[in-house]
Amino acid sequence: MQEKSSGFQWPAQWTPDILATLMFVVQKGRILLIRKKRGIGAGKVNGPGGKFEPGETALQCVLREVREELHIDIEDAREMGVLNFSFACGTIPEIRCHVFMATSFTGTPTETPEAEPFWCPVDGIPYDLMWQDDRFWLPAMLDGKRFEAFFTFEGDRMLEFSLKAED
Ligand SMILES: COc1nc(N)nc2c1ncn2[C@H]1C[C@H](O)[C@@H](COP(=O)(O)OP(=O)(O)OP(=O)(O)O)O1
Repeated sequence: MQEKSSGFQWPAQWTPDILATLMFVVQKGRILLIRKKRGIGAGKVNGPGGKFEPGETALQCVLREVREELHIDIEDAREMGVLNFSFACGTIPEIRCHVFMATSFTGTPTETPEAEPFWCPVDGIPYDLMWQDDRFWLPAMLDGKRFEAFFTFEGDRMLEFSLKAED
C-alpha cells in the first residue's frame, strides 16, 4: 500500500451520515462521465451514482443509480475503493462512498433529469470541473489500483486528505 496525505491524521472514530456510490465505465480509452443536474454536487462533472436506499448493498445501489440516471445496465461492476468525505460546513452530510468501475453495459447512455452523460478520453478528464478530491484517487483507480481515502471539505473546497492506494 502507498500512503499519501496532507499531514492529516485519519480519524479513529468517524461515522458517515449517508452511504453512497459512484460508477466509472471505461471503454476503448474513454470514460463515461456525467454533468450532474441535481443533488449533492449539482453542476459538477462526476460519475453516475447516488445514495443507498434502505436495505441495499453498495452493488445494488450503484446498479440502480446508473439505471435511473443514464438508462443503462452495467454488466461487470467491480468495487475499487471507498471514499470518506467530511464537510466542515454542516449543510452537507458526512458521506461514505463506494466507488466502482466497469467496462461493459447494455443500453444507450441517455440524458435524464438527474444527469447529462458524455464520453471523455481517459487522458483528458476535466478535473477542473470535478470535486477537488477526484484528481487524487481517480488516476490510481484507472491504473487498476484499489484505494481508500478520507477527505475534509469546507463547501466545495478540499481542506485535507489521506489516501491509501495499492502499489
Ligand atoms: C466531496 O467530494 C465528492 N467527490 C466525488 N467524486 N463525489 C462525491 C463527493 N461528494 C459526494 N459525491 C457523490 C457521491 C454520490 O454519487 C453523489 C451524492 O448523491 P446524490 O445527492 O446524487 O444522491 P441521489 O440519491 O442520486 O440523490 P437524489 O435525492 O437527487 O435522487 O455525489
